[in-house]
Amino acid sequence: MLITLEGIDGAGKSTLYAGLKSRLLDLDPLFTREPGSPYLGDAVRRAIAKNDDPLVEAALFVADHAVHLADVVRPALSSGRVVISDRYSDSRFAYQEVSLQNVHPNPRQWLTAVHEGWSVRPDMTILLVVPVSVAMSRLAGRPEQEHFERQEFLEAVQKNYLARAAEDPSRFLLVDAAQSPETILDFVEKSIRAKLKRE
Ligand SMILES: Nc1ncnc2c1ncn2[C@@H]1O[C@H](COP(=O)(O)OP(=O)(O)O)[C@@H](O)[C@H]1O
Ligand SMILES: Cc1cn([C@H]2C[C@H](O)[C@@H](COP(=O)(O)OP(=O)(O)O)O2)c(=O)[nH]c1=O
Repeated sequence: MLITLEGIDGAGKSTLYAGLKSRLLDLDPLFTREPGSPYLGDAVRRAIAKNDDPLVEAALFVADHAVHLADVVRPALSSGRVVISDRYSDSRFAYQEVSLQNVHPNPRQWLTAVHEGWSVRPDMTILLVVPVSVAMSRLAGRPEQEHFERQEFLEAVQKNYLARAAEDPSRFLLVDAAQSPETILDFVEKSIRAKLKRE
């Protein structure tokens, strides 16, 4: 079972991830994340920090995903473990569809083509949804782009996430991420346990 956590920056993914680590001990899940694969993760982080060319960035995110799948996700799934990943392919479809807009004629087609045929589809994707203004106020202090540029970008990213969720409602669990961390954690824990019971 592959479970992924998605949402815009500041939605609360890292907070939920840490909470699930302490709540799901009995299931012994493998906790992992993207970007951050063995040996490539650092290159991706450097590219993000440097605000690299969007195509370079996108290609690195895909390469990071390939290493992550081969070295971390597939081995764990093969041995029967539950895998919980903080970000996964939906991050590409949400973020790169926006960042590639001015450098590629059809970002969605490119993204679909580079993932098709080899990637593993998540069984369950938890999408934390929060107004961009709330997410941005939570991020105050993190070094970021110009405020309005970032707000516009995150609005577009969230729109892409919601469109993907609408296309695949049986995979996505939408969570109102403006609630308290404890309420979110209770709800998500319950939903994961229910999903595991059903499968
Ligand atoms: N449900 C919540 N309500 C209020 N603040 C939150 C909530 N979840 C996270 N935060 C705070 O918002 C900031 C960003 O959260 P984080 O989990 O790092 O988000 P993400 O990993 O999605 O970027 C952190 O300071 C965190 O403590
Ligand atoms: C995995 C992934 C992340 N990203 C972006 C989202 C974040 O802005 C940035 C770093 O991700 P991350 O470290 O998860 O940041 P955060 O905890 O703030 O959400 O990389 C993409 O644009 N595409 C991707 O495929």
